[in-house]
Amino acid sequence: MASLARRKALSISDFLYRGGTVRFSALGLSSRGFASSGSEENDVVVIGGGPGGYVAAIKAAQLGLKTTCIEKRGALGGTCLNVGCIPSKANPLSLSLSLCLSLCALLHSTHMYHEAKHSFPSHGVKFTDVEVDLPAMMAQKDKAVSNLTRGIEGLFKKNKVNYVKGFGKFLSPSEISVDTIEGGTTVIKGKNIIIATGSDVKSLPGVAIDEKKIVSSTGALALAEIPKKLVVIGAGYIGLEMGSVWLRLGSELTVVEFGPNIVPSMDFEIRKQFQRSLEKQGMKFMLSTKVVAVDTSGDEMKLTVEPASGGEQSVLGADVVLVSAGRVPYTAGLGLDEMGVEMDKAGRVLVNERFTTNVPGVYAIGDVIPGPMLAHKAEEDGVACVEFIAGKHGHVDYDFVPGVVYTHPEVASVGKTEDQVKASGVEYRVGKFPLLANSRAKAIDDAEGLVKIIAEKETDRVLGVHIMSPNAGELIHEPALAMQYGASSEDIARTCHAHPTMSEAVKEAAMATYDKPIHI
Ligand SMILES: Cc1cc2nc3c(=O)[nH]c(=O)nc-3n(C[C@H](O)[C@H](O)[C@H](O)COP(=O)(O)OP(=O)(O)OC[C@H]3O[C@@H](n4cnc5c(N)ncnc54)[C@H](O)[C@@H]3O)c2cc1C
Ligand SMILES: NC(=O)c1ccc[n+]([C@@H]2O[C@H](COP(=O)([O-])OP(=O)(O)OC[C@H]3O[C@@H](n4cnc5c(N)ncnc54)[C@H](O)[C@@H]3O)[C@@H](O)[C@H]2O)c1
Repeated sequence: MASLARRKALSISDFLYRGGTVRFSALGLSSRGFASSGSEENDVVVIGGGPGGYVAAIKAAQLGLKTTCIEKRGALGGTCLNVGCIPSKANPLSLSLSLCLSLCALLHSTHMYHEAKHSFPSHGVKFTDVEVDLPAMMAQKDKAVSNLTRGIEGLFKKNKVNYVKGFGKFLSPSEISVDTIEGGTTVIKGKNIIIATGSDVKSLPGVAIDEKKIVSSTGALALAEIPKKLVVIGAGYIGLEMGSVWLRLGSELTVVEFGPNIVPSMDFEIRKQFQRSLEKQGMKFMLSTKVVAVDTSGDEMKLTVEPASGGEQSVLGADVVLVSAGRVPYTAGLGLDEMGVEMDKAGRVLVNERFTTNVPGVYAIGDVIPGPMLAHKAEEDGVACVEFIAGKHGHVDYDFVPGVVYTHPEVASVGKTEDQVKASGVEYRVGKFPLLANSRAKAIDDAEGLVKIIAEKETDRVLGVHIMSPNAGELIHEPALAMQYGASSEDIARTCHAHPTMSEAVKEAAMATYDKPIHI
């Protein structure tokens, strides 16, 4: 029955991917079969070589499917990893720098500088001078990224994934025309086509990005000078991470946020402490505020801002403006309208629980579909999608996708916020443990933050974990695994944790959830 249903175009409104609580584990048999090896037709063609696309391609090949991946940049890794290794004026996208990874590298380098300047003396390590060498910092970032990303092409070779460099466009549900980077056009045939074309920066009216003075994250990762005054539009992941980088290097930073809070998806209690910590570091926030115009005519740009609900305007000066007000799915030039592929108002490709669009044989994964725009989520989508195609079990659980803001301290979370649990009507208990009471955090004098655990009152099943601490992005995986296995807070609390570690704060917060902590 399932394969019969997939042979005709499905009404996506009946069979829509639901974004929230989904557990993809149905047994799936591809209705399209596989090409025998040596056939010119591919079993799987992936359009886009980002974390979603390249992982899907490798997994498909590992499952014995003849696979081709098409990528237009000339480098694999997508938004997350891509290094512009074929610089060319004709193809500005090839100049784009790695985003996730570049940002990660710069966050680390600038954190080291900040530590050297502000924390080393209190640990008894003294310098006569510490200075920033921005070109060297950028070179280190590019080297780190290029070392990591070159490996993906190697993995393609190892797994026998055919790699086509060029821009793909649907001719039919099983044929993709590719304008290759070398020039010329080729047609790639596939029984199953996966759209993994990712996302692009969301532009704002009246704020034209030129990647020099008004930049997206791509431009902000490659500024030639440290801006004296930086204005960031949007207090989300990119705004706060990128803002931290330039703040640490000496920029005066103002973050203009349309909503009443920074990082709207964050638990309110953690967010309050997080904002206080960022303000202490020197970040200035203008919440419930919108930018209505930017005047770029003078040496210093003038931004006109006003309350989000309208009202008195004021003017902010800036040398550089970073636009980080979200990202939008990228499907330009793919030919999806002509194919009748259903998308929502935001331009996201709609898929069902098996990542199939309403056009049989056409799938979509990653940033281009609804769900969190995260690299690890795109990878999970990619693996599950090709497992379904190969007739196996695919599994992704969007309820347990961790999210991490890589500032200092980091903020990481998995599962529901307290507000979400409250809104669901479930009775719950909360356990908290401050880093100030954690011996490791105290020993290294880096004890800002807390662990907060929310568990169902009746069963003690953990519903959400929120951590603000150094390395919260690493600590979060213990709760993520626990939640994936349906653990209770007592399960976590009764697990022996090594001493002295910050993970002990997770154990103590779990003790505080079902009983009492020891160290406060
Ligand atoms: C500055 C920044 C930092 C980030 N940091 C993190 C982080 O720390 N952790 C995290 O989890 N996520 C992070 N993200 C989000 C993460 O980058 C995305 O969620 C992830 O890259 C999505 O993967 P994807 O494969 O769906 O799309 P993408 O990575 O966008 O890849 C899509 C690829 O498809 C190609 N393409 C598009 N159209 C075509 C076509 N027609 N033909 C051929 N190729 C095409 C594009 O060139 C691109 O390479 C960050 C994003 C940004 C912007
Ligand atoms: N560490 C990570 O995992 C990481 C890092 C960077 C990016 N990302 C991903 O990339 C995506 C895009 O990042 P982002 O920071 O651009 O988006 P975001 O959705 O995280 O934050 C955008 C912010 O901009 C605000 N905003 C929207 N319109 C505005 C306007 N007109 N004026 C002022 N503020 C406005 C929103 O209220 C929100 O707070 C994120 O959703 C995230 O999934 C992840």
